[in-house]
Amino acid sequence: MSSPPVKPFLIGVAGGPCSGKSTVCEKIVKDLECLTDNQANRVAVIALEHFYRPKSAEQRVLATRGDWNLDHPVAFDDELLFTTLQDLLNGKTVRINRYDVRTFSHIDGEYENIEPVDVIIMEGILVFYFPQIRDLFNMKLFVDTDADTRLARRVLRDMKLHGRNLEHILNSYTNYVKPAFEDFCLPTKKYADVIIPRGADNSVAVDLIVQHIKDFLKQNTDMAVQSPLTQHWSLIRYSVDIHNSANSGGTILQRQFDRSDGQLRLSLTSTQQLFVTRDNDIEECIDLWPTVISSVTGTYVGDALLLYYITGNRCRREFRVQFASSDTQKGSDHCENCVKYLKKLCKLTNMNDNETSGVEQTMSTTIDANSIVSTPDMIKLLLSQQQTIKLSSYYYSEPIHNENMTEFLEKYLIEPTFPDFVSTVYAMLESMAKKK
Ligand SMILES: Nc1ncnc2c1ncn2[C@@H]1O[C@H](COP(=O)(O)OP(=O)(O)O)[C@@H](O)[C@H]1O
Ligand SMILES: O=c1ccn([C@@H]2O[C@H](COP(=O)(O)O)[C@@H](O)[C@H]2O)c(=O)[nH]1
Repeated sequence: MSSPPVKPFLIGVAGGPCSGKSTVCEKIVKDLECLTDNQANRVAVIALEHFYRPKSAEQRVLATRGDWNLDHPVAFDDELLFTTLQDLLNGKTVRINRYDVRTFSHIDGEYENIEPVDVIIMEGILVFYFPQIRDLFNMKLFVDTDADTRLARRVLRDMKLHGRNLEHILNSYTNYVKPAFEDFCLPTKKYADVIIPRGADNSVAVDLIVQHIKDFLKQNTDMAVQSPLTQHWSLIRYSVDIHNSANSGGTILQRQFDRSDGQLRLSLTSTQQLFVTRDNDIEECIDLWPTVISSVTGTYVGDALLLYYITGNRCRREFRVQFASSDTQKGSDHCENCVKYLKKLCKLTNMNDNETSGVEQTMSTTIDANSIVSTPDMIKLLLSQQQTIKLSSYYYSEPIHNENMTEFLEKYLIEPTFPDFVSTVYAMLESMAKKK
């Protein structure tokens, strides 16, 4: 999954209700769509309405009657909005619960996932009201449309789209919408970098803004080309063992095991370095330059990848990563995609392949092959419980003794860890049982 290498550009679009904020945003995205390299895909628009605080049943009844203030700052969960924007700015995928204006509430179980993008446009009546949110924006736009036009549009919109009657609309407008606009929204106009009179009709203003975004995207693309970090994959797990000798039989000096909280990534740079990063911290960095190609080998299965290499002090370092799934692709698809790149730089075999291309052969150039067993053999040994084996070629490196075998299977393999491996074990078990 590729994602933006530099911080996204965050644009805020404020303005009174029905001033034309969403129409301006639509126009910006549409104009970007005309661009050759589909830059519109790199823009996400988020509406403030999804950040309403949940209402009680009683409050919803009042809102239905037009007797609840939906335009006051307290109606919004500004903390949630702040953390959501911060997460997006930090390159994280966010999940937004959809709000339905017709029912005055969020839709149960309906979420929109927003993946990291280059440009985020946040639109809503009060997006510049909260200082800490306001400070996040790189560019602030205020759509300025006169009150009569806004009211006329609101009447039409609320009657047609939201099924409201005129009395409801005018009641809420007089009691809440108009005063709140004057008290909380209009005073934020002064924070805007660009004021857009007449909204989307103002093609000069919209063109200028689109041009600004284009320039930003181009700069971003150029930086991505120059940037060493060119390919990224999200991980859900990372673990590493360091052995005291290049030989796989060495004892473990250090073990680190890490489940992701959504910030773990594998990055492959155009300078052929492989990084595991958490936030901005580097957990692992391997040079995959052609000159050192023979020193890195590995294997993969399903959504898991295991790489081995010898460190400068002749220690053997083996690390495993498990790829996260995204909305469109499973973890195993991401793993396959990553393997496609890595195979150009190091020796990788599919763990499910037959023994001749198995782990032991892959590793024979650098590591004593005698102490490594191929996966099928390992499973056979594991299941037949003939001897104590060391699962160093797989996920855990503890020697497994016969008496602990069942416990090991239950504890580690039955956990949905490395699903393909688990299913392989099950398949083996079944076929062995049938043979018996
Ligand atoms: N420039 C415009 N000319 C005519 N109608 C417009 C214009 N901009 C918006 N509208 C209409 O006004 C209503 C509210 O517009 P919208 O963009 O949703 O405003 P906001 O997001 O500020 O509430 C919609 O029905 C939209 O079609
Ligand atoms: O459930 C709801 C929530 C909000 N509103 C009204 O919407 C406008 C703000 O949305 P815009 O898209 O910026 O116009 C605000 O005036 C709320 O009163 C609603 O009617 N129902």
